Amino acid sequence: MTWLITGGAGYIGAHVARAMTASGEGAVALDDLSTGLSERLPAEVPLVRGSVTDAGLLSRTLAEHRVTGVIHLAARKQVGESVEQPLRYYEENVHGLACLLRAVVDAGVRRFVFSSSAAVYGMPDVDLVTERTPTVPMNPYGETKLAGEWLVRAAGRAHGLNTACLRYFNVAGAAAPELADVGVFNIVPMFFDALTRGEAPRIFGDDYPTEDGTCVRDYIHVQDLADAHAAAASAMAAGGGAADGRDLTLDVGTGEGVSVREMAELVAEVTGRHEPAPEVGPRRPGDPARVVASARRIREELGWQPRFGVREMVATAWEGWLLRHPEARTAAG
Ligand SMILES: O=c1ccn([C@@H]2O[C@H](COP(=O)(O)OP(=O)(O)O[C@H]3O[C@H](CO)[C@@H](O)[C@H](O)[C@H]3O)[C@@H](O)[C@H]2O)c(=O)[nH]1
Repeated sequence: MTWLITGGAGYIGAHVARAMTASGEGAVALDDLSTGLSERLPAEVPLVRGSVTDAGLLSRTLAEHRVTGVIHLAARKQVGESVEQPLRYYEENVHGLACLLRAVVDAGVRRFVFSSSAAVYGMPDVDLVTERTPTVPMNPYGETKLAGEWLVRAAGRAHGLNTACLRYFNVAGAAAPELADVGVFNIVPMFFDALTRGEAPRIFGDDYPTEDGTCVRDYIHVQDLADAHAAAASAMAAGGGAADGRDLTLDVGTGEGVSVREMAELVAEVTGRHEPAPEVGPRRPGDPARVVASARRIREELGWQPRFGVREMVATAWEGWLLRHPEARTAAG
């Protein structure tokens, strides 16, 4: 099979491209390089530069590369930005998806994997989230992911596509330093950034109803997440190619909750930088206290389980950080 990976030059997309080729599948990446980096792609994965809204480019790419399945990751993903620019988020994440699905249906491609997010759950009121937990997104980013799932499933039912919606929990780490996330939008790179500047990492609130008062998340190594895509793809292929509109909606997490304070301690240990100590500031608006997956269904459906723990996530992310921020090496002693 050959899989088209949209957003394939992105942080997660490039890991998915590697995981797909490692599992023996053919892959081609489509990326507009607005945030992606072409050098992240393995040599055997060709890059088509362009947008999922370019119908001509899509139909040529699907035909020329004899694409038999699509993994759609190309999207905007910053919660705060989505609040400020909702139109842009709906255009890129929902309209972009509709354009891609149109091309996929027209080309007769039968398998579609959609990159969704735990953001579809908003502020879940349960200890462990399952796929049956109510989906109540609380920002435009999460809304576009939920609307995207609806669109994917509806297109699947109407046009006989086999679909999978993978709801990613908090992604961290890197399979290799050069594949690390270059954005400073999430806790691990934000803590690295503070320490590199000699500033205290900020803990956004310690008055949550959790064990140590700080927010708890389910962190998943990007390599494990990428392997989950390969497992979903092979499960879809093993369906015998019977295009029956079947959908697999799965949470991709580990089932382990890690608090912000625990993460701060781990970052200090891994980087060797215990000073300045983290400082507790006010809550960040919109942060749920606890979002942890049960991760039971994905084990049952795909036989997939995470291989890496949170320490490996921080350690591999730090290797990637040092590659791009050599000054941090001295700062960390
Ligand atoms: O400097 C920092 C950065 C973060 N946090 C806290 O760390 C936790 C994790 O924050 P962050 O890494 O920003 O992730 P989330 O806000 O949980 O959101 C991520 O995970 C979601 C899925 O669970 C995705 O939908 C989002 O796109 C993705 O950014 C939160 O409690 C934050 O309040 C701090 O205390 N200090």
